[in-house]
Amino acid sequence: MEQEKQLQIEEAVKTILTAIGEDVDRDGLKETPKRVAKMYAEVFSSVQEKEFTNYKVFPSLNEDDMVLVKDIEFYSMCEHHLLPFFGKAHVAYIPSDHKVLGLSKVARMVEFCAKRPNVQEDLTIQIANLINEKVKTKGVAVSIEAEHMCMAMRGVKARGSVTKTFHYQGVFKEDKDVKNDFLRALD
Ligand SMILES: Nc1nc2c(ncn2[C@@H]2O[C@H](COP(=O)(O)OP(=O)(O)OP(=O)(O)O)[C@@H](O)[C@H]2O)c(=O)[nH]1
Ligand SMILES: [Zn+2]
Repeated sequence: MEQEKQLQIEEAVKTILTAIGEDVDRDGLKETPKRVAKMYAEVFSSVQEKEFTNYKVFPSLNEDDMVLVKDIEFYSMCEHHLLPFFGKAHVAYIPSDHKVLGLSKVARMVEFCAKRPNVQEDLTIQIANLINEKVKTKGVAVSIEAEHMCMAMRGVKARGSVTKTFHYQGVFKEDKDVKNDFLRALD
């Protein structure tokens, strides 16, 4: 992130701290605006970095068998409260034209989509769209299970509640058996 933008965040953090009644000059808070600016640059990096480029596609014997990368841990920030929501993403696709993605790239795609303010439903769809953008598939399925800090540490205080979201494209949407294979593989 550019220096100027970092300074803007630092000023904003100072304003918030002052507004909640804190003394921004006390020792413990002196470095905080700078740290928060650095943290936002990291956890929101995909807002500026629009294009996902770190992926590789390989030839494979696999023509139409499901590939599922399960339990991909992620951290994101809810766009309503700017508090974390985090959990696991499960991403499956069915290759087309004997082409498969490098497995780590699936996890990298989840991370990329997570690094912006978001709602869980949209994150689920963005991951599926990104897979389809980078490799030709017969279908993609994404499920996310996550806990939202905005529901746990404030407001309704529904601690431990888990939100599950699902999104299907292609054969996962059209064929119930394929969708059920995916759901069974998540158990
Ligand atoms: N659908 C969806 N809602 C979310 C997500 N993250 C947070 N929310 C919800 O966003 C809503 C915002 O509601 P508001 O009434 O505008 O805000 P609020 O007064 O802080 O709401 P409470 O959390 O109920 O106290 C809340 O119901 C949150 O639970 C998400 O990923 N998906
Ligand atoms: Zn929230």
